[in-house]
Amino acid sequence: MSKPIIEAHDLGIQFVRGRRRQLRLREMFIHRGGRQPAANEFWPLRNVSFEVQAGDAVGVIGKNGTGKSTLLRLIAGVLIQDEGTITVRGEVAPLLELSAGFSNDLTGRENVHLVGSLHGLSSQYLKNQFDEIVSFAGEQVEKAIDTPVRHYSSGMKVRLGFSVISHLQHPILLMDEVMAVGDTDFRKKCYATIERMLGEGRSLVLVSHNENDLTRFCNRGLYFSAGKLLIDGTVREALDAYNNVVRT
Ligand SMILES: Nc1ncnc2c1ncn2[C@@H]1O[C@H](COP(=O)(O)OP(=O)(O)OP(=O)(O)O)[C@@H](O)[C@H]1O
Repeated sequence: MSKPIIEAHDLGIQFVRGRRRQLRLREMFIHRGGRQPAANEFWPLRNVSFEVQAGDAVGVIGKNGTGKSTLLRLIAGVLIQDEGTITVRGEVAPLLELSAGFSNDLTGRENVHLVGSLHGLSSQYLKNQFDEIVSFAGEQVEKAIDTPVRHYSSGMKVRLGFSVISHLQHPILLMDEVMAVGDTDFRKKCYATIERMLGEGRSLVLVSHNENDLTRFCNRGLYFSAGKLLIDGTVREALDAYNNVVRT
């Protein structure tokens, strides 16, 4: 059997809660440049170990603030762990915080080229696919493609972001509640795109609170509580564990 496409061993990351503003010079002398009190430090994820095989679709399930998005950011390489290891064997298409990569002063057209090339799409490919990318994002975006993105609604930005990222050929997809943002039309397009990508044998890690989306796409489920991985099983097992806690 080939090696897992994602492999985490004893993964942990530490954050500082409510990090204060930068210390003033006088305070630095008084505190001798000391660190924030240890009480402010916490581990949103710790001792997390799991594997994802190529072609798996894994739902990440848990209450708000249990470290799900943090896990996706560790897989994407946006955050670096403080403990353990995470190995990702393939390029990652991050369908996360889709509008975050956009530069507000640039137009939609310029952003398609910027974000696409940052993710490794060639300028020739982007030129050839440009009309399709924009039309996938919908009529509203098509009309505003030469307007700075600061004038877009958040839904318009997400549509355009999703449209660019869904053109990547990367084998690993990370999704964080993207489908919750859009309207019904957009959701239908998202579903069709994810089904196509899974049909091509790619792997998916999906963070969602939507049971229908999770059971529709995922064969496996990881249930997190307070930064600990409690269930690594079928998506049904993970959802049952979550529902037991939520309903009590
Ligand atoms: N950069 C950061 N600095 C400090 N704390 C953070 C940072 N990012 C997230 N947190 C905190 O870490 C914890 C885990 O956050 P995370 O966003 O991973 O949770 P989540 O399970 O995705 O939540 P949700 O379901 O609400 O999206 C939360 O307590 C959050 O407030």
